[in-house]
Amino acid sequence: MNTATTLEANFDGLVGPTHNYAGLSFGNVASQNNLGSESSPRAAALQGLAKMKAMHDLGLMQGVLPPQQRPDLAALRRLGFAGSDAEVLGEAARTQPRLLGAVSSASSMWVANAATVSPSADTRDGRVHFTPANLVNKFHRSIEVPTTARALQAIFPEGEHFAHHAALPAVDDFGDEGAANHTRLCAEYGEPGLELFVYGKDAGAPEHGPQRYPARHTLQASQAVARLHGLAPQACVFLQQNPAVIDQGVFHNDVIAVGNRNVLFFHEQAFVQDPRPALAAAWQTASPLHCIEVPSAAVSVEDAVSSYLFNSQLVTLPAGGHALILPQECRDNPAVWAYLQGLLDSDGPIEQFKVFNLTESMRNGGGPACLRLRVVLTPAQQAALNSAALLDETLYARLKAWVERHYRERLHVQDLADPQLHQECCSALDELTGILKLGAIYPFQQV
Ligand SMILES: N=C(N)NCCC[C@H](NC(=O)CCC(=O)O)C(=O)O
Repeated sequence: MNTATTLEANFDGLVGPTHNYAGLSFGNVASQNNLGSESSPRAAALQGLAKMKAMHDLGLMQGVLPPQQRPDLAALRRLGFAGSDAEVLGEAARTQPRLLGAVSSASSMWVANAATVSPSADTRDGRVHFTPANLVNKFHRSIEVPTTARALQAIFPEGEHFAHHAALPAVDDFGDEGAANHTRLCAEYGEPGLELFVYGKDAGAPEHGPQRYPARHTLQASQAVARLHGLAPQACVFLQQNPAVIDQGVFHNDVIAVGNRNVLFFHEQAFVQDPRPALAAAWQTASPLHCIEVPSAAVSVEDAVSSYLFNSQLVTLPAGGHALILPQECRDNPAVWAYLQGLLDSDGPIEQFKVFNLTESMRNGGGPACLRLRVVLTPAQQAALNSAALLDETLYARLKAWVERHYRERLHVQDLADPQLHQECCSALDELTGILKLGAIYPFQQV
């Protein structure tokens, strides 16, 4: 890996030991459809690690973000459950099983929702800025914020190189789903770029938002993050996502569009208006900006939602050229696969793709792009981060063995009440903070 230049690292969320299908996300059709299915926490974590390893083997910088302490007993106690851990779990299982599911979710694996990240080339103070997403639209996601903030600070220490903001106010007007609704476009990673913020509704005009499913991210949240990060207004573009596609299950922009450097790959119906004029106005460099629009005639919105074509990662390989990192559901969809063959045959910037089995995550509405948080890093910033969180052959082997030692092969939602599962999770995470040198980031470690 060439660490002498500014590059874009992917930090993937490690799937946690309680990964399960609790049907928690109204508006996310995969989540709704797989309620109550059996999950395999071990398979899910190993699938995610395999993708991380493959990206490392492609010569790309790859990091790891830790899972969270689940079930979150403190959240249950804040809601009035009392007694021992076993009593709290037992009462919640008996009286509020859906709530137990919500405090037991491994949803922190989808770290595209962990924060919004602005590279130092774009920010007024020349540091990398992080704002953890408040994820207020879904209770089970909203409880991730404190641990996410601590994990990000343990990997990217606040100071000369990295700046960490508090999450936005936890109210619907400032609903913030993080990098899933943010795309940074540039000629080269180390050069100033434009930052595209995509919102589901203007909190001041909800009637122009989606009517069936919720808009989880607001214009007001995007504008606040742009201000906090010290971005030049002329380098920011704010576009509304097409409410009609949100109402068909496109609950984040990264389910219908993905960008990398000077390429934006998006579905014809992704935005309320054609994004090209606004992007062209903010594109400050001589090199071309490639907008690859996929017509509904080739790939329907339904196909986009079932295959997660646009939730692929779009990366620049060390040898140059763009590659799509696809979920295997794209290969299983004839219309999508035919489109992709045509894309390869065209002489466009996307030159190859790689297919991965991420079925455990996909069955909860999380594809390759959901599982990663992109962080552009200069050589100095690469040297300043906690390198124990960077994946190499050694860390991959250690994490694989750690998963095989601590994770269950099968899990049902009724297993969530098992106090033994909570103990397994805590001992696994205690060991993990040693492996990744994170310090005591979990509540159970702070007693
Ligand atoms: N598209 C991006 N960037 N992230 C995908 C997040 C999926 C996640 N699913 C869930 O949280 C389902 C959990 C459950 O139902 O068990 C969500 O809806 O927030």
